Amino acid sequence: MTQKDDDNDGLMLHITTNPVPKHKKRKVHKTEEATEDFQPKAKKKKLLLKDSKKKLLNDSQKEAATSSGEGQSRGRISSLFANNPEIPVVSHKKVKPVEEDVFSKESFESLDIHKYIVSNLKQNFGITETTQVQQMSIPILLQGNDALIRSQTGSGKTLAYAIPILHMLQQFEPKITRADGIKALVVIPTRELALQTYECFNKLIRSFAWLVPGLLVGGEKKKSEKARLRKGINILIGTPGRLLDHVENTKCVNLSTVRKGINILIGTPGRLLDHVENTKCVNLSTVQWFVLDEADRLLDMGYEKDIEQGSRKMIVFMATQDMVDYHTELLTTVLNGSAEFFKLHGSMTQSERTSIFKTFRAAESGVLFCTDVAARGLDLPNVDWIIQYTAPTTPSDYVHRVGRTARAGLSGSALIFLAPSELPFITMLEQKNIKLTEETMDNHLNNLRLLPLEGADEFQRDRRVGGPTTEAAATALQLQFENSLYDQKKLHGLACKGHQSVPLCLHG
Ligand SMILES: Nc1ncnc2c1ncn2[C@@H]1O[C@H](COP(=O)(O)OP(=O)(O)OP(=O)(O)O)[C@@H](O)[C@H]1O
Repeated sequence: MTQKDDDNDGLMLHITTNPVPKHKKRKVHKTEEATEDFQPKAKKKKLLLKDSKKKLLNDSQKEAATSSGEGQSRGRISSLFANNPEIPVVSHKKVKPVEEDVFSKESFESLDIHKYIVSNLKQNFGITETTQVQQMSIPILLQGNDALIRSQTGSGKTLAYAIPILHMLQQFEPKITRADGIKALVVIPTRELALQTYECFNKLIRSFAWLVPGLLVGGEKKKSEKARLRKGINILIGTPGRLLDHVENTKCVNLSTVRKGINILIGTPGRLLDHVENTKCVNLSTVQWFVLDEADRLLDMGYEKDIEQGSRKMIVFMATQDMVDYHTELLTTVLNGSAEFFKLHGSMTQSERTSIFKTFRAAESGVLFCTDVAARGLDLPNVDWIIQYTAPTTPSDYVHRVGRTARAGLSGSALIFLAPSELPFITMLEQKNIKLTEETMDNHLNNLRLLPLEGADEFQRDRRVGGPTTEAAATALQLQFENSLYDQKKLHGLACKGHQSVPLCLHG
């Protein structure tokens, strides 16, 4: 379910964004009257909307008001449960999910790699056992073969190519110097992923201090990049746009030092091979160690510019930057103190993106709202939940988004909201052997009862367990959302843009 369309979509939380004049601002007030459902104590209480003196009605009353058009004429009622459409019955095919063992049960010592790399992996990465993809690919790459590597997300593909590259570079006699130029080139579609890969090389390279890694990504100062290039870099990691820019405009980037040799393609092949054959702008025969990470995406781009168990990290994917801006601001305002909220999207400045990426990665808990800019390759450890608030367009995008959790053998959960009109996506996923389990809204909304929501107890108490009922907690939160929107002009503006951006994004 998403919040795209009032008529068609199941709404978990319906947020009214119609502009309301300041004097008509809705606030919750207690009165002496009460209905049966809303009697927390002996004292009877009821909620009113100030302007219309409209009662916050129980479900059947809300429905009656809505269908008679009352709600329309006197302003909307914060009705979370009465306005939800019927949720269609979803039929599921019997699907056996693909289960791959991530780990190989073999140690890094079993591979023919330098013992310093093995000890570095243990000390700095805390890892001793190879994953399946590492166990299979590293020996092949060490023998000087080309490779097209494909494996599930989070299975350790970065080290699968970084280890053999470093092992081979440290073997050179005499030792490689900065003056030897670029020996390995790693091309990566996004800045965050490039930065992450650069950091991985930087950590792994500690035992071989004479080898120099470098990073070229759009958004950084070109002048300082040029200076670093002039000093000499042996392993260059970069995004395609900025790399091309330097190749064309910076004399010190001379890819002729990257000799014929090993080509490593990392990613989900898809149309990859066709691209490789038909793409003239990358000549794979000229390089010694050439890695295209997330190769399928890179090629689709046409080479253009471009969380520990017990922690609680969540990534929420949304369709548009405006949605991300709005939801981050709304939740930061209303749930201030309950959680930390972060956002990441393509319109943010490079320094903002880098800083958010690093902060969220290092954080013990938090919620990252993002567009698909974070869907591929980004290694954000210990993310427990992936929420797809708006559905992706392809099963492949679904896999990449969900792949941000349960990395390297850890566990994680993923939730996708589908509007009734999006249900065919379930069949598309089933055709790829991805099995979904339908969840009821109540399971998730129940958790709202744990939040210290002002006024929730007074809406309706659960006599069996104490505290507010789920519906009362959700209603209290909804009213906080609405009041914040009416109180804060900036937030209201963001809400309008956020909600308007979705239909534009889907149909524009
Ligand atoms: N042998 C290993 N044992 C334990 N953890 C590992 C091992 N190899 C890599 N990792 C860790 O697994 C995480 C995921 O690695 P990586 O980002 O390389 O996965 P990936 O396969 O490239 O994922 P994606 O397809 O999403 O890009 C990283 O935190 C990495 O340090």
